[in-house]
Amino acid sequence: MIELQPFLTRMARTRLGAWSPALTAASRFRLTEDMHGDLLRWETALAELPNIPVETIQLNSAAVGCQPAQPLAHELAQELREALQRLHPWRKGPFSIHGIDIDTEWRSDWKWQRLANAIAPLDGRLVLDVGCGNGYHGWRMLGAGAELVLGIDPTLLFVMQFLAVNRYLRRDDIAVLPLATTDLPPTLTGFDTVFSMGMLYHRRAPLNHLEELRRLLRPGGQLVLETLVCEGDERQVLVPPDRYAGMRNVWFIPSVAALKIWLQRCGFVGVQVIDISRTTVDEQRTTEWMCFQSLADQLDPANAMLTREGLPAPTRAIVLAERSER
Ligand SMILES: Nc1ncnc2c1ncn2[C@@H]1O[C@H](C[S@+](CC[C@H]([NH3+])C(=O)[O-])CC(=O)[O-])[C@@H](O)[C@H]1O
Repeated sequence: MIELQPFLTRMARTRLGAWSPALTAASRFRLTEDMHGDLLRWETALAELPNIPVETIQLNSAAVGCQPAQPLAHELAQELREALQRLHPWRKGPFSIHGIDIDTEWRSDWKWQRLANAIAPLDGRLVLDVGCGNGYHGWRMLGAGAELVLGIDPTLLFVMQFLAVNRYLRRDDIAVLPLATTDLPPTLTGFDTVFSMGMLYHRRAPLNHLEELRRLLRPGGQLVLETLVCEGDERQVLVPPDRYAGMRNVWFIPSVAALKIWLQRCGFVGVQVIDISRTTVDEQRTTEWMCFQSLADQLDPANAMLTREGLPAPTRAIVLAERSER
């Protein structure tokens, strides 16, 4: 079963402590309520991870992970690789666990590089990462000095991948809880930094999501928002008529100018765009650890500037903003 206690005990010692029991209850409810058909298989994969003493852990290199004191014997390395492969598809990373390099669908380290030097330093901060996937960026946040990182993601497989990595890194100052933003206690607040990356366009009511994020921050706290954007002025918002790059659940893709207005309307100040990048097929691609289709399969074969549906190909912006003091 998923062990939540070490993190929640640690959280109980911070100013967020009052919400620790409610988060425990919400996570347990989700785990029993949503008993995923594959959960048993994933738990078996976790249980089959071999015991290997850790010599060093790496949080500040592109590949998050750990190294053993000596290179693993061939059979042990094979055992580890096979247990990790049972948690396929690995979307966010890369990770390197005792010499096994998990080459994930996304080079999530590229996104981290784009924002790491622009955000308010994370030293001593209480951080929330909503829609955190398997927690890759959370590890980088700890590496950057965060005091505590709470990641939430309702996709149980990603929670299991986090637990596989933490089986070796053994930290109690980071967690990925199996929660959606709507499962969070409505009074929860006080984070110094909240990350919402790759989430906004999946929400049918994006302004409600921005309101949620504002509420979760302490006054003056920083939002780090990463989302798909379209070209155009403040009146431009793309609403895909059906799928977008193969995804059924993409609802609103604002222009950067419209996004700034959304943020201001939702009580954020100091809105600052720190990056705009087109997502390339080098950043998101099929690998041995994610063998399904990826971005290249969703672009127009005759024009890489368009998706298969004839919409502008994915471009993402990273925006910083502060919760106003009101
Ligand atoms: N209501 C919800 N509440 C919380 N999480 C959700 C919800 N709905 C979906 N998710 C989760 O949000 C994540 C979106 S991926 C971004 C990962 C990471 N942040 C990244 O920036 O690489 C998108 C992308 O691939 O960019 C998935 O893990 C979902 O399970």
